[in-house]
Order: sequence, then C-alpha cells, then structure tokens
Amino acid sequence: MLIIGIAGGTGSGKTTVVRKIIEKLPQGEVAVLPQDSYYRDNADMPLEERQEINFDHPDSIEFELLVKHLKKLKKGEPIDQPIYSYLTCLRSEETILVEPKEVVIVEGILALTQPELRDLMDLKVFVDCDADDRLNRVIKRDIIERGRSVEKVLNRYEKTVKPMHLQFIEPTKRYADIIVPQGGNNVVAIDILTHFIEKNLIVRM
Ligand SMILES: Nc1ncnc2c1ncn2[C@@H]1O[C@H](COP(=O)(O)OP(=O)(O)O)[C@@H](O)[C@H]1O
Ligand SMILES: Nc1ccn([C@@H]2O[C@H](COP(=O)(O)O)[C@@H](O)[C@H]2O)c(=O)n1
Repeated sequence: MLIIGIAGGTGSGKTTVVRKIIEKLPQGEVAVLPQDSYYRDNADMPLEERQEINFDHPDSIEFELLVKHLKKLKKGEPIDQPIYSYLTCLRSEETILVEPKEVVIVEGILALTQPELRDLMDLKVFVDCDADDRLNRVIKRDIIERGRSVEKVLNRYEKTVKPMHLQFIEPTKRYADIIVPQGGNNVVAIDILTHFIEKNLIVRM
C-alpha cells in the first residue's frame, strides 16, 4: 500500500488534485481519507456554539481516529469512515465502509501537522496557492455549498482561517516532498504525481 498525504490551505485545490489523480489511475485502486471527515462531533453543543469552533486548529480534528483508521487499512482491514456535515457541524449517524486499496490518500489542511501521520506517509504533497486566490474561491464555495454569507466567511477568515494557516498549515510545507503550485490546474505536477504512484505500485507488486 502506498500512503500519500496532501495538505495545503483551504481553497488551494487539494480536492481537485486528488480527483484528477484518481481519474488518471485504474478504477478502484484509490481510497481517500479526507481529514474533514474526522472533525470532532461536538453534538453536545448548540449549533450557534458549534459554528464558532476554530475549525482550522489541529485540536478540532480527531487525529487519533484518523491514525487508527490508516493503520487498520495498512493491515488490510476495512474501516467505518465518519461522515461530516459543514452545514450542521456534526457527524452523521451513518458511516462509509472503506476497503483497503493499493493507494490511500489522506487529504486536508492539517494533514502534514501530525508526526505520527507523516511517518505513515510514503509521499507528502503540499498544494500551494496565493492567499487572495484561496479566499476568493472559499467565499464562492462557502456561500454555495456551506450556507454562509460573505460577511460570515470574511469574519471567520480574519478570526481563525488566516491566523491558523500562518501558524499551522504554511509551516508544514517544509515536510513536503513535492510542492504543487496552481493546484488542480497544474497538469505537469499531476502527471508527475500519477507517474510516481504508478511506478511505486509496479515495484511493490
Ligand atoms: N486552479 C484553479 N482555478 C480556479 N478554481 C479552482 C482551481 N482549483 C480549484 N478551484 C476551485 O476552487 C474551489 C476549491 O477547490 P478545492 O479543490 O475544493 O480546494 P481545497 O480542497 O483545497 O479546499 C472549488 O470550487 C474548485 O473548483
Ligand atoms: N464546519 C466546518 C468545518 C470546517 N470548515 C472549514 O473548512 C476548511 C477546510 O476544508 P477545505 O475543504 O477547504 O480543505 C477549513 O478552513 C475550515 O475552517 C468549515 O467551514 N465549517
């Protein structure tokens, strides 16, 4: 099994890069563990309080469960992946059964912050993008997909998203084997990543 970590700021294009890698590899060979699925549940808090959580701090993620799941997949065992809603800021009662695959991608803003996770990764990628482009994309996305207003997005950006990016996310660039500028539009980088994965899969078979 090849474990790949893909980090980068919010709106940098991580999900797009993952999607394009999957499209280029044989069907059914990749499992994805989105860090966002592992946001803590906080069901005991009222919605207004949950919406105020600092979702860009490492403590907001149940990394213990993410590491446990990754280790299980590595041992060839399936996992029950949580489902998280950005609208309710809660985990669903249901889970997704994820089977072990030749390639497992762990994707998320904080994916390279945890030493234990990094140690499990065979390849570490940081998707890089200017902050103004990221903010522009996040405003559009959060309004359409996450039910937010422009004002709410900008308040959150100023209060938590930007400071946490500078404190926790940007510094993890130093752990990356590959830094991808222009995210999902970087055809060459996606080609290089796909070739690396294919080469390693052949060697391991
Ligand atoms: N290179 C790009 N140019 C323009 N828009 C992009 C680009 N990459 C991603 N997007 C768009 O920006 C938004 C965030 O991209 P996404 O891949 O979900 O980022 P992330 O997973 O890092 O938050 C999506 O709506 C996506 O379609
Ligand atoms: N309930 C939540 C939880 C997290 N966020 C934000 O999502 C961003 C990370 O997701 P990406 O797809 O952009 O990597 C992060 O900046 C969190 O603030 C949210 O909006 N609502």
